[in-house]
Amino acid sequence: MNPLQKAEILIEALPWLERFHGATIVVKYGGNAMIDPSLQRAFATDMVFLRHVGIKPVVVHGGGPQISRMLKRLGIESEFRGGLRVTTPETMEVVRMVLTGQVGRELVGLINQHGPYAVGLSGEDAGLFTAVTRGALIDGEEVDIGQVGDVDRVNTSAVDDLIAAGRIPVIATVAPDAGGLLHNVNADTAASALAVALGARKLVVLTDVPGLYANWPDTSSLTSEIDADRLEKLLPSLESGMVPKMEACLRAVRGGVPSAHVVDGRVAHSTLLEVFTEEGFGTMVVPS
Ligand SMILES: Nc1ncnc2c1ncn2[C@@H]1O[C@H](COP(=O)(O)OP(=O)(O)O)[C@@H](O)[C@H]1O
Ligand SMILES: CC(=O)N[C@@H](CCC(=O)OP(=O)(O)O)C(=O)O
Repeated sequence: MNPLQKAEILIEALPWLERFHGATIVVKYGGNAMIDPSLQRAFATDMVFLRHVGIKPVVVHGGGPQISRMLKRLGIESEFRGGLRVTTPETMEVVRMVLTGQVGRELVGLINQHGPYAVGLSGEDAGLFTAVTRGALIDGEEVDIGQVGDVDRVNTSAVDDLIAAGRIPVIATVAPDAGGLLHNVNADTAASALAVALGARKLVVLTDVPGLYANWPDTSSLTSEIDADRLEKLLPSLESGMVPKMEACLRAVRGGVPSAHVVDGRVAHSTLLEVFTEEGFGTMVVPS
């Protein structure tokens, strides 16, 4: 690349730098997108890049596959209903251990190779999330799946403090209910609630598919943009992990976040591609 081309690429980013300067962007990093160390390093670089151009990234991470692997090592079966893990008290211990003690720590470490930016938190810290027990919706009926929570309340004070100090919060999604009983909150659900509570300008969800397929698994049905009303109609036909993910995007835009994006986290620097290019990347959900 000659110097002029390089300058052109930098200048191309200017309108987006102007548009998003000072904005909070919540990035949900799914466990399925954490497939290799080089991609994880690229993700960490993107977060540091955003921070240095005056955007305030907040990371909410998943870790479903990592939890399932640890459960398997311990001889415990994983069971999902409606895209949510059936969570017994024994499973809950493993969920907390893997998310806060393993996946979160690794991301914090990768980001902090660039400087003292990332601070790990969970929904338990400073009252960040208060959970309320939820079931899974199976054929229109709510089914009990144990200690699984929805986010009832968000107290953003700890996250606000970190952002104000120039840090990058990295958040694991376990949360107590009002009585202190720990719940397993799907990371898409938690990212959405946090994006709404922070008044984020975007929610970006990194996963292991190019976006939402309106007619899964027909890969010609990749949706580049969908509005909230259409998505609400489509929700009952969705399967597995896409159920909480698209429900999260819907809640985010209904809660005032201008756009929510599902992007392919297997593509290096997908967050930057989403934020800094005209055509965007993946599926964009917008208000109706
Ligand atoms: N309509 C759909 N469009 C895209 N992916 C879908 C759809 N329905 C089900 N899926 C599945 O959802 C998965 C993503 O959800 P999930 O496994 O929970 O990922 P993550 O760990 O990123 O949250 C995809 O890998 C795909 O197999
Ligand atoms: C209730 C529920 O399903 N919780 C998830 C939490 C982790 C998560 O959401 O991870 P991904 O984003 O990688 O799927 C779980 O136990 O797998």
